[in-house]
Amino acid sequence: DYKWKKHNLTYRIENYTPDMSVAEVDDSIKRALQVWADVTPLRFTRLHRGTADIMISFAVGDHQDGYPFDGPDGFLAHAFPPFEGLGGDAHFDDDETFFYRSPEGYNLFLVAAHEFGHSLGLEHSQDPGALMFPTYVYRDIDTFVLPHDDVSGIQSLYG
Ligand SMILES: CC(C)C[C@H](C(=O)NO)C(=O)N[C@@H](CC(=O)O)C(=O)NCc1ccccc1
Ligand SMILES: [Zn+2]
Repeated sequence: DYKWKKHNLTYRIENYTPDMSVAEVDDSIKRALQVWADVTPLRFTRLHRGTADIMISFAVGDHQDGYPFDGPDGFLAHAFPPFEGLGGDAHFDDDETFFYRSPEGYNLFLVAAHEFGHSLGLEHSQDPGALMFPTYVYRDIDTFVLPHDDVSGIQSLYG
């Protein structure tokens, strides 16, 4: 199991998408991390410079990590499991259009919450209701509650 050996983790938002305001991106990321903090002893602190455990960036096409993005649709984002260096980092495909609250397109909060599941060590789930199910499904973010399959998955790592 790849998992973090510490509970206090740092994150840094390295750049922004033109699709949303800075405040909307910051809030989406903060809330996506809080989804996991709510059910584990994990705590997330934001850094504005230097190297954080979870480095968050928007990129298009080949962005030098060996996993190039693929233009609109298809892959939306990827994140690396907890290991040194690239581990934990989450990259979002900026050839997608990300939204803050609208049900169309891809909701950044939902995509980020899924990616941070990977950043913390979770693989994909076969449960179609799980956040860690491989394909994106829109859910009302105002009433979003982490599905049980994801809660048991993360608590088996960090319970
Ligand atoms: C093999 C990986 C790199 C595919 C990649 C992914 O799972 N990233 O976490 C991804 O972008 N998957 C697409 C689906 C696909 O490519 O078929 C996706 O929607 N991922 C984001 C997602 C998935 C479920 C819930 C929320 C967000
Ligand atoms: Zn995934």
